[in-house]
Amino acid sequence: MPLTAIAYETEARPTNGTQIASKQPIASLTGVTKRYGNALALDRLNLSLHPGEIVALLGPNGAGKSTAIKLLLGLIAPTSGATRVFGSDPREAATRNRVGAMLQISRITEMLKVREHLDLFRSYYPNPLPTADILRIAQLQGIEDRLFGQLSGGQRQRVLFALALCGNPDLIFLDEPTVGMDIEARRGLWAEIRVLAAMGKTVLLTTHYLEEADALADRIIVINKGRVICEGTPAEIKRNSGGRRIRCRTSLSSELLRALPTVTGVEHHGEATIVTAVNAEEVVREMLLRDETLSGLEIASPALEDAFLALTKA
Ligand SMILES: Nc1ncnc2c1ncn2[C@@H]1O[C@H](COP(=O)(O)OP(=O)(O)OP(=O)(O)O)[C@@H](O)[C@H]1O
Repeated sequence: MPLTAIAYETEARPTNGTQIASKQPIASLTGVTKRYGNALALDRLNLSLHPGEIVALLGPNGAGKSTAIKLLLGLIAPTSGATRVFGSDPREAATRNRVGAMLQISRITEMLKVREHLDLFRSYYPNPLPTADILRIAQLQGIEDRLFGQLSGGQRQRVLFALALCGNPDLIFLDEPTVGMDIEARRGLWAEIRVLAAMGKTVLLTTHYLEEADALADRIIVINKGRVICEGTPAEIKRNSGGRRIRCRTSLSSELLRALPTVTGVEHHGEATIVTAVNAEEVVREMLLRDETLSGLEIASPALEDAFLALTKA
């Protein structure tokens, strides 16, 4: 069966965070180590996915993201540790019928029309999603009778996305789904992924676009060198990675600013001083008490990109 032809029948589920937290995971890696020869790809990794959530797996090149997805798809076996999907081994046929995947390595023939590809993939499953629904969710109306080989890069990505939905899966893996797409096409696919979540499906996506994780994910798992280094909502990840930035003009010395509670960094850019602090409000209060001339005050949350770089630079 092609890699993308893995899927399942669904029922609506809540996406509320509290309800997610109280549910049993539907997929998990527990203490999983994966070695390729001497290369350690995953190092005692723990990861779990709960019903109805969109989870983004972030990490630099070689962090182990694709390896984690391949393990959850049952395409490779762990060196040690446990992999469970819907309570079973991911290689079992019944489990594979409940999962859909869009992988970087997906290849399909250029000589079939979009509709023919969908018909073929739908035929692999006992309860496929109706073709009209797939065309609507993946925004393929109008190009369903074109040959795959005649489509643009962005349209091809949407067809591969559509193929992952054919079996009406409850759990969907998207490995770099928007790679190579321009920002408008990327935003289009984000909207389509949100439709899936609204239908109650669980989505695990890997991405290098931090904006994508920020825009889409209920939860982000950052991995580096095969280990989870941080996990939380996009807001939590930004908050926990060194705090917010205070930009102002001040006569206070760097030494004094560094000594204020929760300050994690002080930089100077021309006339501006940038103070990074976990508790920005407290630091601003202290600064105003000490410097009557303080002006040009701005407080900003760090971009996810800053948080990511801070977390993975070690
Ligand atoms: N088939 C393989 N044989 C040998 N080493 C491998 C194999 N697949 C992956 N690796 C190694 O395992 C580590 C994790 O690779 P993996 O592809 O899971 O990372 P990734 O986070 O998906 O990276 P990228 O963002 O570049 O796609 C890397 O060091 C990689 O070189």
